[in-house]
Amino acid sequence: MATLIKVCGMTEAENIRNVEQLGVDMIGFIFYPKSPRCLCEMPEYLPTHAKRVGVFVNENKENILMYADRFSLDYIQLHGTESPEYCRSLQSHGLRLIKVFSISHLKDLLATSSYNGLCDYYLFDTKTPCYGGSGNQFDWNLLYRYSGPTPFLLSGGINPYSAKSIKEFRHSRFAGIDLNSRFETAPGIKDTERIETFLRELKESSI
Ligand SMILES: O=C(O)c1ccccc1N[C@@H]1O[C@H](COP(=O)(O)O)[C@@H](O)[C@H]1O
Repeated sequence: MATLIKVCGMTEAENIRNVEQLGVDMIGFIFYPKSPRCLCEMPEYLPTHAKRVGVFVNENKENILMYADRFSLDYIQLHGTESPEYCRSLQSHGLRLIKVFSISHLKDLLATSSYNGLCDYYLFDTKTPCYGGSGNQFDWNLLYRYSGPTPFLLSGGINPYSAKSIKEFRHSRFAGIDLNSRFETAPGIKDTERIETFLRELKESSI
């Protein structure tokens, strides 16, 4: 059973504090100007227990380094078409990476092999023209064909009714899940109660 819980796309201090108190492992901040969850200004509270993840889409290195420093980011999530060379270059600056792969067909998994050794985690998300935050799921059965060494987070449209299917999903590299748009009251604002209930169900339903 996966253990890591990442809640992504948070923007407000009190909301961040409340979600962190649920014991989640990672909290994500989206630094992609076209996202409705883009973090425009530094919240008055940033997580101190949960790891801080910065989400970028084809952002230049200088900006990523600037945000990594300013927000003391623990991980950089690359949600665009960033190359292995680009990942290597970020890694050489001491950044820990989560590379996203948008999945709609089996062949989308092939690209992962070029990133082995460069990332702490992969994240598998649903293919969408907006890069992420679609609220749609992809066919998780495709991931049974993933045989790489890098652990992965499962993402894309995970919702309050997903607990049973997450519990049933088994893979040796399955490290955790990413909750985003399906747990919101408004873009960038998470429904803490809904997340709490979901996490309880996830625990109850696990072996
Ligand atoms: O949420 C967004 O607006 C977003 C925009 C651009 C790149 C990534 C984004 N979010 C990431 O999308 C996935 C899936 O989200 P959802 O559950 O389908 O809403 C998640 O990993 C977020 O980190």
